[in-house]
Amino acid sequence: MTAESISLQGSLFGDLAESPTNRKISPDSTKDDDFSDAELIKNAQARPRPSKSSTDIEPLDHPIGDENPQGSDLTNVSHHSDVEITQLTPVLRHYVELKKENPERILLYRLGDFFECFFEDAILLSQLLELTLTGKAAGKEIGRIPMAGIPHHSAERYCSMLIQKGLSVALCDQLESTQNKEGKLLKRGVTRVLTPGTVIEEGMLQAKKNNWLAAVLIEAKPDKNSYQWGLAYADISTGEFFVKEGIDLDALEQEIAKIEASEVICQQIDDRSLVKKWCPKNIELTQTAKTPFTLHEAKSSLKNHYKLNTINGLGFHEWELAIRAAGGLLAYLHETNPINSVERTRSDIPLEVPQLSVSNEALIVDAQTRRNLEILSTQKDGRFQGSLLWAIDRTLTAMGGRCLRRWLESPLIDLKRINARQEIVSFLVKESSLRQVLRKLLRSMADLERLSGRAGAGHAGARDLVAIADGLERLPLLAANLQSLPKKSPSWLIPLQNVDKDLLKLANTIRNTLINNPPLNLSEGGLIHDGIDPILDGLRNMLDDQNEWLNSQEEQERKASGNNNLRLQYHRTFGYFLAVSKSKANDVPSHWIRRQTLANEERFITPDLKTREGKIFQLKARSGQREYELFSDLRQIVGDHAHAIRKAAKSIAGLDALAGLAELAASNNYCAPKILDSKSGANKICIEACRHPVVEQMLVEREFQPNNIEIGDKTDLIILTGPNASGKSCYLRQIGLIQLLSQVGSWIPATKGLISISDRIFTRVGAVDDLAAGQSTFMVEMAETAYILNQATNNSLVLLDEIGRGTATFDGLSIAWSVSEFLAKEIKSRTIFATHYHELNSLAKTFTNISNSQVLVKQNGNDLHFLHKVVDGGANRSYGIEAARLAGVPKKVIDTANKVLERLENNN
Ligand SMILES: Nc1ncnc2c1ncn2[C@@H]1O[C@H](COP(=O)(O)OP(=O)(O)OP(=O)(O)O)[C@@H](O)[C@H]1O
Repeated sequence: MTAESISLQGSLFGDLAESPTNRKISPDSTKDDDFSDAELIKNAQARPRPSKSSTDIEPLDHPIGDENPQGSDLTNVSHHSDVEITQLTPVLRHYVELKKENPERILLYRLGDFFECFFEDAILLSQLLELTLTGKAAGKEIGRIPMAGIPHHSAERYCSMLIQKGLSVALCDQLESTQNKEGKLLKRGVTRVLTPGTVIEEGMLQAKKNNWLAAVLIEAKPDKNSYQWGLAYADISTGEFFVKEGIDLDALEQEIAKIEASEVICQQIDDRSLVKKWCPKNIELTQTAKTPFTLHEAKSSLKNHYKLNTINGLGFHEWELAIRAAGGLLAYLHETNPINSVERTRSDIPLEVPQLSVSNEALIVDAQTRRNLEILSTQKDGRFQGSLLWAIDRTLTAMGGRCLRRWLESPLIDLKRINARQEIVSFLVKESSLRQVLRKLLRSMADLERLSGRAGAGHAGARDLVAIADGLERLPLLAANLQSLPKKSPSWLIPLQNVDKDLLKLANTIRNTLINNPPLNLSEGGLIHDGIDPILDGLRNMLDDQNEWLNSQEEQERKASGNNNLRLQYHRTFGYFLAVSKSKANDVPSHWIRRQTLANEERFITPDLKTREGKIFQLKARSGQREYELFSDLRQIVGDHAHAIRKAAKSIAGLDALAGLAELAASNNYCAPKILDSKSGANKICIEACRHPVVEQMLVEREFQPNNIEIGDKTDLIILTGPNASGKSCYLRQIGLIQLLSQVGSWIPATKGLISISDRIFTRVGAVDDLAAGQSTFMVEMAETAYILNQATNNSLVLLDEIGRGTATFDGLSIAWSVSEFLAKEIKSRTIFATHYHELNSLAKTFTNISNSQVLVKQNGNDLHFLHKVVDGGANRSYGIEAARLAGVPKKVIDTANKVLERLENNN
């Protein structure tokens, strides 16, 4: 690898910051005849290394800091388009040219040790990151324009803050080394575009969450009245890649919301109202060129990326919209280039072959239901703590955490697959010592999925490779412990049961090449074992010789000068020198040359010292570079194994998720539900003593009251009444969560369960108005109700928490009544309807498949005791006024309310 090619790798989080060429040595120095490869190999016999050499003498001072001028004298020009480009200095002219190509992105431009921004980007950057706004002379006619910058070594941290704020960043880096370039303009170019969906760097990703980039293609159907869509989504950090097609824009919105895409791209769409129909509100949409989304371009992108002659073998060659979306995604990746090297092409982005995802393979949980059931975050403030995932996640690896999240996003509907998962959970609950052994092996297992991707993209450091080796070395132990698993284990476990020997060889290669605890910095050497490379060994031996000479030199000069206090030291700017106290400064030997005068000390060099110093610098630079080359080769080898590592990682993730569910089941008293296939006509939920998996963990002062449910055999709809705050909503939600957990393959918080597979779970809980979309509370409620009535089937679970409360009592009651009738008579889904309309209890008299349940309270004088116990029969009071009193409503208001209630009841 040439010095130049290393320097090209210096894109933001690449290695140039670390790369050996950063040192100020002349390129010719590496070709010094003394250090010819033949000479070095001759000198390569392994020797024991001194633990610390004199060349490692700590620097005394730090280099001079940044000299950014503070500017209060800025011109009024604050936007790049406001200047006449020909009047700008050459650097700024280049900056503005690049900015015109990247108008939507913050352009960070490498100048020396800083990434700088100018004009409007500087102002924005200084505001967002609380940086000082300075100025830069932009040309005689223009004056000083705004400038703000970040040190290049902290760029990852700052960029991660910008990405989190939803911004994209274009990085313009130096494309050549500064050596021999004094006075000349350095070649610079955009080496990387960081966008929320294409980041791969560790600090910018959430460990237990996939980072999806989605590409959408919408096309009008031939009748021009409706649309069809193709969706491709990929997590660049883990290599997962899926494609999908559909016809309903709502379904597309649900898909994007479900995966919580970090970024969505689509080809330029002029009709804004069309975008609103499918793009979830909180998602940043990037519109790109149309060409990459054409069938021809997309096919060629896929062929190029996977190095294929035809895409027919991919398994979705007849899905044109999916192909076009995948092509758009690949083209965008090429543009943003998350790869840390010019030697690699976009084919090196380690993306797996796209999997066609079929929507009827999973339980459908729409966005509204995910929110209402608080599956991934709480409804009120969107926090993770308090969500179902928070309550049940006992995984020990980031891969396992992501896997469990995906399972919750898409629970299964296939009995065999559910049972295959559940059997392993049951086995691991029973075999608790095996479970502990497995979990011990999983604990501290590195994120092989992402690390191998980073290796493939040229971003992994030495510690990452050691972590990969460590993880791979555990595979045989995991395999040995998995031999007793039930025979019908899911196929994805196979790579873990039969370990790929190549991966073990790879672990060996990493171990043999890298030292156990390598430094973070890739430039300072100390990464590679002795005995791996004769050239490196030769360089190290020569360096040792120089060190020995340095060590002897201090002693020798002490003797020569008769000064026992002199010290041989090192300064980053001045190099090696001899330091003597001021009083002895005039008695030094004549061959010493004065170099620097400090308050108490004089510093000298000698011609010999200077010659040796040159050699040491050359040797250090050459050996650092050699280590870097060896490391890069090793990283490439690991990257080439990314696919195989990820196969093993997938198994580890699944095993971790199942072992975590087993741990949860064992520690929280769960039971294994018997799952019934709805295809066989079974349509019931019978659970004994079920609990809410989250609420039971959050209650501190009292125990959670378990309750039973029986629905599906004779009853299709339960009207659930009871006082305010008695536990109706909680009961409703726990049934939904238990249904979902069952279909994930988990055990459930109950003592016994018989549960049919559902095709969908619907919920309507509370309502908030959507003023932005121009919808009132009542309209939102009705739209949600209409959606359920139009979509639910007799295999669905429908959970309704109040309907019709937002309008006049009789209107509301009538709607609630007719909705219940429709669900029980027409749809026959399993429905629980919690309501304060006690009148609905009468429905049970007319419809044999409707029954009543109530949540009990005990009243003691004025005191209400919440029993949270669900029993048969309907309640006839809501105790709303008591609930208001308990909530702190003033006594005067409560007294009046009681009087009004009495009057109303008498009138009735
Ligand atoms: N089975 C239970 N065991 C223990 N505590 C419970 C139980 N069910 C509910 N709770 C507690 O009671 C509180 C109120 O429950 P919930 O919100 O379900 O009442 P509700 O009947 O829906 O009230 P409202 O009709 O006013 O909406 C919950 O926050 C929870 O802390």
